[in-house]
Amino acid sequence: MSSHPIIEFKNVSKRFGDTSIFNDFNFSVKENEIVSIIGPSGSGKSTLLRILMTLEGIDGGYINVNGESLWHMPWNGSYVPASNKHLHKMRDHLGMVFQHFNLFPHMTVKRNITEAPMRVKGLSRSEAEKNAEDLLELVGLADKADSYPNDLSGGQKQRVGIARALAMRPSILLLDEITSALDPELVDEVLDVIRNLAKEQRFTMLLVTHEMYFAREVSDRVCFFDQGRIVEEGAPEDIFTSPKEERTKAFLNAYLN
Ligand SMILES: Nc1ncnc2c1ncn2[C@@H]1O[C@H](COP(=O)(O)OP(=O)(O)OP(=O)(O)O)[C@@H](O)[C@H]1O
Repeated sequence: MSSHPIIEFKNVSKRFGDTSIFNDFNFSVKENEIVSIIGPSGSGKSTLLRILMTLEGIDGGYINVNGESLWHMPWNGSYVPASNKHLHKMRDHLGMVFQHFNLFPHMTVKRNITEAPMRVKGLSRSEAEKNAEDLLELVGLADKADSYPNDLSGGQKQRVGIARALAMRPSILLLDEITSALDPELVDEVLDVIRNLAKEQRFTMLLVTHEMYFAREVSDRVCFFDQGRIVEEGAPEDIFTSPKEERTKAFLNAYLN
């Protein structure tokens, strides 16, 4: 693993109205590192990922992705992407898998996967389709290419969501509670896909999860979040076996018992 940070938050602040979510927040992720973020509801975990995807702006500080600034502050003092071109370029580094899949219901599985690479990356239909077939094979859904999302189980939909994110060939994969909308018996088939990707360590992965055993198994580092701060972080074996902070202990006890 290189020591070069691929994601860097420096003194970032983020508010929703009068509510401060991040205040002077610092955080970085190294290239090919797999980092899990765990913590109570409302602590800012999803907001962190949404800021990285440029789905949310920030109110102060800097964020660098792959050595380039994600947001620019023009003369009027509000943070915006420098241009649509810049926004697309920065999003190229990032793939996100959402809790509620966000698939297009009127498109086949294959089309869900080929649409963005063709539109955004300019891939030819045949290239995009070949790529989609390989990815469907990877997530174990080669036989579902022509199905529609509504004909799939939740676990299958989420595996399509993963294939769709990978189709853009991101260097960073963001996973936002990707199993929390699934029935318990469907969780493992989705986690297995991520386990396999993690084994290869081909991507930087930042995952928000409530699956503690999974976080422990796949992560290089676990960050425990509370109220927009990293309260404790470290190797999973340290955080899970001997957390130092009371808040981490209480949270893990509630989840693991
Ligand atoms: N668009 C928004 N407008 C106003 N407040 C928001 C918005 N998005 C999030 N918040 C608030 O910001 C805080 C952090 O939300 P966030 O979704 O990041 O938390 P979380 O840690 O991911 O929680 P959960 O585990 O429940 O998903 C919450 O108090 C939430 O209500």
